[in-house]
Amino acid sequence: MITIQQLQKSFGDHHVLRNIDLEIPTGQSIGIVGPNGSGKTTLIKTMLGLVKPDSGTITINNTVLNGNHIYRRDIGYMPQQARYPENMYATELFDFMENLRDQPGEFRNQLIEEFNLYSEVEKPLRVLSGGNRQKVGAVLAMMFNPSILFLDEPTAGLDPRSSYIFKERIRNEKRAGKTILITSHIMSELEQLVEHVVFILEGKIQYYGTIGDLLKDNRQDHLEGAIAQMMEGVEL
Ligand SMILES: Nc1ncnc2c1ncn2[C@@H]1O[C@H](COP(=O)(O)OP(=O)(O)OP(=O)(O)O)[C@@H](O)[C@H]1O
Repeated sequence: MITIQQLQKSFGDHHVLRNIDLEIPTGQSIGIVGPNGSGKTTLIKTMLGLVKPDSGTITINNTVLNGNHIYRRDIGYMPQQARYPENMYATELFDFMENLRDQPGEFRNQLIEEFNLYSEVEKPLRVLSGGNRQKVGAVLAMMFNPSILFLDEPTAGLDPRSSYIFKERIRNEKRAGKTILITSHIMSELEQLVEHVVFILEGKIQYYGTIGDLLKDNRQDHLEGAIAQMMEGVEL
């Protein structure tokens, strides 16, 4: 269970998150949607302890976030744009993470096989294509079998086959009971992956509920139309 209460965050005089209250039950998969700059990544980063909120509390699996990062062992995070030690090979990076955690990545080889990354992991990270860098990020996020996944625009830059494989993987993680948060601007993709959405506009949660209810409320057949309508505040 993830519980967020009265979360506030400003960067200078830019109030990015405003009184965010959110309760995400264990095993729920949620799409976080909203316009560019609405605070989606900032919200994820506060849950990871990478951005310090100005006020409010976050509780993840009964741990109140207070600067101790041990709870993060159970979270797999795939950032929008991963920054790596560029001269390292991916395989060295995976070894490094295993040594740091003193834990073998139980899904490491399976993920490398699924993403067909065998030859790529033997190259320095700086020479990898954008899509292959994404796949390395996916391996890092999931290799330790965490119970929570934060995926920030995970399929951006993936070719159709890789994107399909990745979505299959996410569906498997869901079936395994993981709690999954995905930000994406591809609404059709979210329809395939999640039942619930959080819609953020100007740092406030405007909607949290099922996609089905959102479509009904907005008299739309697809998430894209419903979200576009909510962004505009007018019926399309
Ligand atoms: N470290 C920072 N310092 C200053 N401003 C920041 C910082 N991080 C984020 N912001 C600002 O906070 C706002 C929200 O950014 P955020 O990345 O959370 O948006 P987003 O909803 O994820 O956007 P996108 O859909 O474009 O990825 C933006 O205006 C951004 O410029």
